[in-house]
Amino acid sequence: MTSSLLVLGGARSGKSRHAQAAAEALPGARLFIATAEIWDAEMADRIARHRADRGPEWETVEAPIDLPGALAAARGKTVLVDCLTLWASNLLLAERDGEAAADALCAAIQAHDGAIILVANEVGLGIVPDNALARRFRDLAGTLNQRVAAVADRVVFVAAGLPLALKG
Ligand SMILES: Nc1nc2c(ncn2[C@@H]2O[C@H](COP(=O)(O)OP(=O)(O)OP(=O)(O)O)[C@@H](O)[C@H]2O)c(=O)[nH]1
Repeated sequence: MTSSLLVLGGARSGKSRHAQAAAEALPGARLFIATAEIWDAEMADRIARHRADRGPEWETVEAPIDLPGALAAARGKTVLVDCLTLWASNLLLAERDGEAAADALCAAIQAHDGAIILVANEVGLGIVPDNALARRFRDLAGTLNQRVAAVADRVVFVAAGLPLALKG
């Protein structure tokens, strides 16, 4: 099955759980592509719990920068990408071109020959950040969400664990 789903939501909204359940409802090999890098013990602990929760039938790949490359290498699999917003942050800190990265990601999503589910944070709902880097991050994350939503077959927004269908 070839289909794409973008799952948006705030922190602790239940978006990752929703995305995982959507992937586990599909047959075939499953690949989790994590964009998070492990910085400290709290993060390591959280990630260990996520891995245990996913179970052994999931393969995991970590792609903090080359997400399009990781997708291209995942032919035929059901892929869960968690999450685009951390990827945006990684790109910004590595001084990569966000526009070119968004182009490459959208091309990789459209070329993928299995189901693909992507998780992203909705970060633009609060006050305008008071520093330039945070404003650039907010703008890149929002632009990326719009670009991916435009190519995704379905988009849902998760709040308090409940999905609201935005597209498809
Ligand atoms: N490096 C790495 N990161 C992982 C792995 N599994 C999960 N993650 C990361 O864990 C993060 C999601 O977990 P949380 O931070 O607990 O979720 P949240 O976004 O605050 O809350 P939800 O809205 O419930 O998803 C994502 O950024 C994933 O990339 C893994 O195996 N390796």
